[in-house]
Amino acid sequence: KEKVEITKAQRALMKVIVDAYNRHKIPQDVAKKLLQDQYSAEENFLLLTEMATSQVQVLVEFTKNIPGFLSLNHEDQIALLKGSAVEAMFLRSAQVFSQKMPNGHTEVLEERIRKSGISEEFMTPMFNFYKSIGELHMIEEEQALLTAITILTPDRPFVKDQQAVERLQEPMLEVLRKLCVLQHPQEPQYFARLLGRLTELRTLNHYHAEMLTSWRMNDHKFTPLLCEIWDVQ
Ligand SMILES: O=C1N(Cc2ccc(-c3nnn[nH]3)cc2)c2ccc(Br)cc2C12CCN(S(=O)(=O)c1cccs1)CC2
Repeated sequence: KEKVEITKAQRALMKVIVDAYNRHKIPQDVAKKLLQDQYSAEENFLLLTEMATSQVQVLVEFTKNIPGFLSLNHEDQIALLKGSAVEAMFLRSAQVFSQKMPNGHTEVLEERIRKSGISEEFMTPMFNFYKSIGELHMIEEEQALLTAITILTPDRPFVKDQQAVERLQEPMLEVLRKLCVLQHPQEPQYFARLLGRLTELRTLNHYHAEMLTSWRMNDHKFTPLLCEIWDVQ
């Protein structure tokens, strides 16, 4: 039986990541607005856009606190942020949505999202992902590390120094692996299940890109920050 122990240095790394993850939250008034009275599809979409804009701001702040990130080549920093923005947003949304929302709110939010002009073909994979995250009952350390690991994916488009990104991602993967063994001793496959979610996340990128095109066709407006990070002209 492997004796798994998290070293002091690994505990310190985990603390930095978790503090950054918890420090940056989107303003609850924005999320609460979604739960208030009935909105039209246009108003719903505007709310989700406002929320997504906050999420991107939170993501950038969180990323800046990942040890070593700001020492990467600047173009690579941008490439990692743009390459992971949708995945990190959906991962965080699923984590927050499945945790923070008291019962009944999930249905209300589900209704809002359904009514915001997001096509059914995107809703299904989105909610499947949300449910698969909820079933994992991740502790905040696992959530924060998994988000950092998503951002530090070396093979994003246009990343020049992939080795430098791997050197940052590998220690995170090792801490997460140990954490999973310690937190879920009866479930040796738990770490593999977490990484499997990252594969599922990548498929959401594809759906999201399709959605952007259809939203553009229906003349949906996005904020400058979302246009920048999602490569919308
Ligand atoms: O908005 C979402 N929500 C609700 C949501 C998100 C975050 C918080 C929250 N609270 N505190 N911190 N975070 C609460 C509710 C949610 C929940 C689960 C999954 Br899976 C995904 C989502 C999206 C993500 C963005 N898209 S989007 O398609 O990119 C789009 C952008 C513009 C218009 S539509 C819609 C679905």
